[in-house]
Amino acid sequence: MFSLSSTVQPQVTVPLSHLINAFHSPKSTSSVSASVSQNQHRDVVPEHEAPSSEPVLSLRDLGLSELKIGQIDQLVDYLLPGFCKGKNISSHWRTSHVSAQSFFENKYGYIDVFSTLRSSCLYRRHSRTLKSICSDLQYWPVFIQTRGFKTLKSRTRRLQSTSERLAESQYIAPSFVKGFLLRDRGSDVETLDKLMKTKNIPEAHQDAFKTGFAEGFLKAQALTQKTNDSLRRTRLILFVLLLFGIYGLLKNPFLSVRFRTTTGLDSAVDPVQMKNVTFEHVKGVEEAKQELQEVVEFLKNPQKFTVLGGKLPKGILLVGPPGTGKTLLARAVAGEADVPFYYASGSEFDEMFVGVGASRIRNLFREAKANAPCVIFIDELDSVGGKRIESPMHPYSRQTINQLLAEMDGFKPNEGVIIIGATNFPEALDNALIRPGRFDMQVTVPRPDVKGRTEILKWYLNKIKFDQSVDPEIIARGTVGFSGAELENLVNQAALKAAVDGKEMVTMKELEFSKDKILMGPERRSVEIDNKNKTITAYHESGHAIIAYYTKDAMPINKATIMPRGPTLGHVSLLPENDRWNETRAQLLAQMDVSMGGRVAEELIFGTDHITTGASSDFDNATKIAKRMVTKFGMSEKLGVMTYSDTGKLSPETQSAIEQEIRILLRDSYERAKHILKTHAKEHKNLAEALLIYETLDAKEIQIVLEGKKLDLR
Ligand SMILES: Nc1ncnc2c1ncn2[C@@H]1O[C@H](COP(=O)(O)OP(=O)(O)OP(=O)(O)O)[C@@H](O)[C@H]1O
Ligand SMILES: [Zn+2]
Repeated sequence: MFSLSSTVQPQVTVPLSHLINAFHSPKSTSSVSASVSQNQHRDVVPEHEAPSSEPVLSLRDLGLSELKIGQIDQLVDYLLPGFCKGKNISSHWRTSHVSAQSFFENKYGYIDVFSTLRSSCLYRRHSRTLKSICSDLQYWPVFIQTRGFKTLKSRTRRLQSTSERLAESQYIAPSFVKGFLLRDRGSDVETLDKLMKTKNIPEAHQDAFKTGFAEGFLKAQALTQKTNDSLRRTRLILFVLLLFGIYGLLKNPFLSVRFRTTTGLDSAVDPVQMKNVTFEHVKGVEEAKQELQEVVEFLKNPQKFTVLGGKLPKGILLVGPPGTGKTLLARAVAGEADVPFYYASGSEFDEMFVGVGASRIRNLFREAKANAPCVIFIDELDSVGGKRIESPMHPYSRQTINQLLAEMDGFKPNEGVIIIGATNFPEALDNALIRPGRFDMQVTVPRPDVKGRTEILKWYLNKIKFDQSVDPEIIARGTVGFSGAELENLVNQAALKAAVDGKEMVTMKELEFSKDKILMGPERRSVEIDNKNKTITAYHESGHAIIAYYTKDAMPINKATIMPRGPTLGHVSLLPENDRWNETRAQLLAQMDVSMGGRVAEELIFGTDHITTGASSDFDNATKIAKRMVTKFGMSEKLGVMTYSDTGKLSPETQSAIEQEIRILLRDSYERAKHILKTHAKEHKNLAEALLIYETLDAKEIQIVLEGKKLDLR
């Protein structure tokens, strides 16, 4: 059933009776369409109606111009009784959700009244009149109701007409908008027109289609535009963030690895130019510097060696405790020879992916050979060249070291590439690595002696402001066993302490403070200790000091304190007057006695029921010394000089014999300590009381107290 949309009033109205008469009297219908068409603002002739030459009936003549919305339905009901009923089509359209009789009805949601009318018997009798009315009626703007979904084509049609209308609209659209709207939409419009033709859409509906198409198209365009803009913005932001991320990774010392990863697992190695490091920067290891001097000569002038036919070692192994300057020495070799320095840490080679280590070694050697003469430095060599473990659990663990061995064999000795490896554990290295032709030159880099320490301290003191009263020698004597890195740290800590105290320069006080901090741990001033515990600690630490003071072969006392530092409540630090390369039996026994001093003091002063747990670390220390004397140093009469490396695999008899010997050594030590403290009970008491007053006493002050003199008030 067709009806006008409630928002649209027909242009002409006519009483119903006129219309009925008109249907029953075959008069000309020319003026009907003419008047109706005048009101349509468009001269479109319905495609399916060829312009007829016959006169047409005007609705006005028929007096139908007053027709209201509902009246048309009644009219059709009247004229075509049963037409609508059988179709159970209500006076208003419903969105049909069931498939209709015809494709047209299925697609547009309403029956094609005009074709129905045309097929009705009435049409045959009044075909001309009805034809013109139908075609006139078609001019009325009728909204096409759809089935709740829009077919793309219908949307396209609507859009097309809207865009034209917008373009031709009364309001002054900017030319670019017009141009945009009228731009050649190519197939869109063609499709749209073709669709309307094929679908036989009435002329009057074409506007609606085109309007809808244009609206939808513009909306879709606007939406697409918006989406594209936001997509573009998102991509730009992500790209900028990625750039920042990459820049940060390359710049961040912790994240920027020595290996610049190029593609996949392959990675290139950047040479680290070390022009500013020379042997001048390495102090206290003269022997090592001497041995490496010839390597520098070779790198400076390889020909000199090849002419003579001499062969330089391919690999040099620097062996020494941590922080003694191995890396610094390798850098100094490259700096002295002014050649590229390739740094790689053994632990960086292997990662979770199998084969990365081997490929990195290949890259490293490839780059180095291309830039010969140069130095390749592999730090922590033991972590890549450790003993190869044959285990089904780690079938690939040997890939990296095998690659390293292959690369080292892969170039001639005088090719100008020197590989320097550094390790703290030479015994952990695979033997294949240290055989001749590989790392066959070994340079020991020991902890500096008192002279080396003095040099290192002077080197780092010159980098800060220090008081002339500072004597590096004294500090050096008080820092036996310190490595270069620890000495550097000591000077640095002293400078920080002076800065915190607002001083202009570093004095001996700050240097001593930072030495104690390194030796005994940081002071824990915040710890509140009650007097009873303080007294116990004072007598315990004095016990150690008295034994050290009155035992001939014991190390000299450096300092005694009852200030909690690190994990301990008190501490007595001893330092040899110079470096001990070897220790005698008497010295080892003296160390054990000093360790017993704390517990013995508690037992003598407070009684056996009041001894404390504070002596546990002392006993650990004493037991370790006794065990090494029995199992390593052959210092037991009963067991002789045999060494016992793995006591767990020994026979029970041997094990118990070892334990017996250790027990005897400890017992004798305890008795010796008890004897000394009983003998010097007075000095013991004086020293304990002085510690309760001054908290910390250095060697000089301890001596004054034990000699019975009064200490100056601080
Ligand atoms: N003999 C020395 N002379 C001057 N400075 C030293 C010396 N030894 C160590 N240092 C200082 O300590 C820092 C660390 O030293 P380096 O890294 O060379 O020690 P290392 O033996 O390689 O340690 P590790 O075995 O832990 O790698 C150096 O940068 C340097 O400042
Ligand atoms: Zn103790």
